[in-house]
Order: sequence, then C-alpha cells, then structure tokens
Amino acid sequence: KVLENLERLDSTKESYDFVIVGGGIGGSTVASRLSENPRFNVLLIEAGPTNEGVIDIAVPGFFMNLNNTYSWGHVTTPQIGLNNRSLPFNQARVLGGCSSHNAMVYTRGSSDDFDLWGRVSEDRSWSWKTLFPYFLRNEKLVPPPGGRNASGQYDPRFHGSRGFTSVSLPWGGPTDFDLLAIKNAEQSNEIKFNLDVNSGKPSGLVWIQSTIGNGERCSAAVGALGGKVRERPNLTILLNTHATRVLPSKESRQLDIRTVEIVSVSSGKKTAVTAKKELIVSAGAFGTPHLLLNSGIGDKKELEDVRVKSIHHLPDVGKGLSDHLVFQFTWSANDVVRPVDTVAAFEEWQTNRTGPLTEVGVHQVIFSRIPPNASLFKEHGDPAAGPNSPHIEISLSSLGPQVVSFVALLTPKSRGSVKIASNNPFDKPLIDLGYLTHPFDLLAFKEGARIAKRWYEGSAYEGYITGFLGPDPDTLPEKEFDDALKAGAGTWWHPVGTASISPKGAKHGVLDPELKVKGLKGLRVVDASAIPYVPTAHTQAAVYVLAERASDLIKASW
Ligand SMILES: Cc1cc2nc3c(=O)[nH]c(=O)nc-3n(C[C@H](O)[C@H](O)[C@H](O)COP(=O)(O)OP(=O)(O)OC[C@H]3O[C@@H](n4cnc5c(N)ncnc54)[C@H](O)[C@@H]3O)c2cc1C
Repeated sequence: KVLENLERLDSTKESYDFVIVGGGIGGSTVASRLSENPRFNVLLIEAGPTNEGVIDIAVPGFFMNLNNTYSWGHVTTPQIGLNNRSLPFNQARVLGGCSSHNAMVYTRGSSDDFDLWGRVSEDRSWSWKTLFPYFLRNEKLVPPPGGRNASGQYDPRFHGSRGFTSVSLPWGGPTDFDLLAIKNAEQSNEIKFNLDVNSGKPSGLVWIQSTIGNGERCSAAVGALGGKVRERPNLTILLNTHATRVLPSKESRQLDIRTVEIVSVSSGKKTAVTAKKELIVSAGAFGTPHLLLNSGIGDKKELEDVRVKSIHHLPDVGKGLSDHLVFQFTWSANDVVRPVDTVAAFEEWQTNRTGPLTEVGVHQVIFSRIPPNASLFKEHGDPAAGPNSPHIEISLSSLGPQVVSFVALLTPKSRGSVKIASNNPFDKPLIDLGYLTHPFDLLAFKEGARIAKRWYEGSAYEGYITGFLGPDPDTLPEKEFDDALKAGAGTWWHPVGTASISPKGAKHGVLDPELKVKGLKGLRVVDASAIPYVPTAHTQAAVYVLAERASDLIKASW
C-alpha cells in the first residue's frame, strides 16, 4: 500500500523486517524483490511525492520540463576546474528517484567496467559474467512505440523479455540523418557500426535504447513498483517522509544500526522505525553519504568540525565521487529545421502513445576509445577499466542548419566528495565534483573533440556538414580552448562512488562486497554510491543490476 505521509503510518501496530530509505532505482528495486517473499514485511520510505499522474514524468519528450520540479535543488560548491563556477545539480525527489526524471537512455557499460567491481572488492562474484543474468532478469525489451520494425538495430541475444524495466528502441527512424551516420560508419576506419550497445562491448556507432514502454517512461516507480506490486499486503510505501539519521540500538556490543529517524515533510512530525532484520539505505550518491554523515558515520575529525558526534569512524564516507562531464560541440549543416508541432504531438501521445513525444530526439550515439598512440596516455596512463571500455561518448543530433554533438568524458580521473556543512540534517550537503582537477580529463576532452571532428569529416557527410563551429582544440590557442570548455561544460548527472565497495577487511572503502557498511551490523547501502568507478555508460542500468544482485544477497542471508 502507498501512504501519503507519516501521519498514516501506525508504527505501533506494524513491524517491518526490512526498512529501505529512498525510493529511487536502488530502493524501489530492492523493495520490489524483497516483497516477492510474502514472509518479509517491507517498508520503503521516500522523501518526495508519488510519480503518479504527473504528465511531465510520464511523457518521455517532456523530460526537459522536469529540471527544477521534484528536485532536491542541489548546487555544487565552486568548481576550481571550471573557473569556480557552481553548477545546479538536479537530483530527483519523487518516487522512482532519478529514473522518474532522467533522460531514459539505457546503456549498461562495458564488460570491463563490471569486472573492475570484482577487482576493486577482491570478490569475483561481481563481474560482467555473474551480473549478465541480472541484466536480463531486470529488463523487458518491448517494440518501439508505434511498433516499427527495429531489426538490424539491436541484438536480441543480449536482452531480457520478462523483467519489470521496459526498454525499447526509438519511435522514429531511420531518418536521413541516421542513414548518413550508418553510411559514414561503413566508410570509416575508426568508428564502425555496432549492432548492440548493451552487449558488453559498446564501442562504435550504436542505436540508443531507452527505458520507455508503450510510449511512456518506465521508471523504477512504474516498473519495480508497478500495479500489482504496490498492492502487495507486505509492502508499505511511505511518501513525503524525510529520513534524517540512522540510529544505533543501545543494547548491542557491536554497533547495530537498524533504526531510522524520520520526519514528515508536511507537518514536521518526527518518529523512528526499527527494522527487525536490516535497514537498507538507497538515498542516492548524494543522499546516502549525507544521511550517514549526519548520523555520525564518517571521518571522525571532519564530523567533529561540524559538531556531529561520531559514532563510527569510517573516513571514506562521501569520498571518491566521480561523474561524467559533458560539452557541446557544433557544426554547420546544409539542412533545414523540422519543427515539431507539440500540441499535435501531445494529442497523438494521449490518443495512442506514439509520435515524437515518445522519444528524446536522439537516435544514435558513438562510443569510442581514444587512439592508443595519443600522448596523454604516456603521461597519465589509461584509466579505462579495460579494452572494452570507451573513453568518449558522442551524441548525434541534427537541428537543421546545425548539428550538435554532446561529447562526454566517460573515464574521468578527477574525483570529488560529499560533505556536510553543519549538524542540521536539513541543511544541503556540500557537493564537490572535482571536475577537471586531474590534468588527464582536459586532455581527454581535446581527444574527444578530435574524434568528433574526424567523424564529421567522413565522406558520407560531404555536402551536408559545411563547417566546424568549435570550439576547436586544433586552431584555438590552448588557453582559449580550455577556458571555453571550463565555461561551458556541464554534468551528465551520473554521480557514483561516495560509499564504495572495497575488499572484506580493508580499511579503505565504505561497504564490504555484500554491500554491508563496514564495522556495523544491520545496515546496507544499495544505490549508485556503492559503485566504485563511474561506468562507461549512463548509470541507471548499472544501479538496476547492482540492486537486483543485492536483493539476492539480502534474501540469501535470511
Ligand atoms: C537529470 C538526470 C538525467 C539522467 N539521465 C540518465 C539517462 O538518460 N540514463 C541513465 O542511465 N541514467 C541517467 N541518469 C542517472 C540515473 O538516473 C541515476 O544513476 C540513478 O537514478 C541512480 O539511482 P539511485 O538509486 O542511486 O538514486 P536515485 O534514483 O536518485 O534515488 C534516490 C532516492 O532517495 C530519495 N532520498 C534521498 N535522500 C532521502 C532521505 N534523506 N529520506 C528519504 N528519501 C531520500 C530521493 O528522493 C530519491 O528518490 C540521470 C540522472 C539525472 C539526475
């Protein structure tokens, strides 16, 4: 059942085996899987409201409208690497978490990215091979909205058909612009057509896949917590309720943390709930370290500096943050604008869930490695997890007389942190992404721009692309290019790593390989913060697969 607020929760009558904080991808997936077992009574607590009935969430083409609604309103600290700019950093505050307002791109990353989890945690049960069945279990590949034939644009061998996360290829295409790209890949020695981005080897020109089913966004709130799941008698979803601290139980010798202090967003009513078995924190890459630090779990000295009583010295909480930075490059093109009639498109969406609003407007992207002879590797080494991991992603979209490509650095060396500013749990966390603080990253962006330039110089684009509008790393003085990048680069909203897994018994890291908080009993973390390095992909699929496996680990321990 779904409870609109804390006033409706009768914690004196109900007791819960598992209490989960955060109804995003991690939390919703775990809540769904654990409540499959009727013996488990599960409580899922979410700070935001329901996703239901919000048209901007349901219509894929309206995702840009969601910028500041249902959001925590985070702003980063001044970023030294971006000439001290502070960036607004959207993180959803609504059931489904960021899957309710993200761009829906469904990319898993490379097999090497997941093998790296095994190396970092010294636990080979985290690997592409062991996680692949979980990708399939989570996914339901469905036809594109409108039902066009998408064969030749994906490989069915890599997809699931019975999971709760609907995935589909775009409604439209191939457009003339898509066909140019396919022809260019046929003629290119550098970038070849790759049939499926989600095979574990993403490099090449690929069709995008999106978490869209029947023309609607399929968020974790729709998929993991859809229809029948919400009606389960052993699952309670408590909305508009902010978790402020996790609390130790008094009587145990080893710190046992299964209690969470919660506050009603509307009335300020405060109470605490204790899980009989486990407390699971899934508040996202910023929310999870924020909650742990507020509770006194983190670096003792740093906590004392903000007058938070340390209950468990765990220095790496909030450290190791990494994210994808992205920059837009532009070309002039011999084409005309094709405006979308939004009123007609919305009518089409309402009538039969087809049309241009069932997609986000990009059909194809390029994943590419930086050529091995590039000089930056000599000085800084190669941060990619392995040869299957691309360094750069380039989106392909035509706006008529201009072609724009977002070039993203997928393998940053820069790292940042999440800290707390005070002992007030309602104060915003201090979010420092550390963008471009490692020299590799700026150099890699230049290589990314060069890959994009070489792509559009391909013979298929002759007569179509009429010039590169820059900024051009090969013609501008170095400082001018760097300044343009620092002034214009933005986030791709893929933060991870703030409560990373590490080997059992290791002093560094926050979680053991079973996602239990080190040195504590009763407390696990299941969300993007557990992921040690940002995968070479948009991050939602990685969080789904982490949460699918976590659910099995939790079930197996009870
Ligand atoms: C604008 C945007 C676009 C993106 N586009 C894509 C994309 O196209 N493809 C892709 O793969 N990925 C994309 N992502 C990233 C992806 O959505 C995230 O990696 C993923 O949602 C992370 O899952 P999570 O469970 O860690 O956290 P979230 O999904 O963020 O969930 C955390 C939940 O916890 C709740 N919460 C936090 N603190 C508390 C508290 N104290 N008490 C109670 N509840 C709390 C939040 O309200 C939220 O619902 C995008 C993200 C954003 C923000």
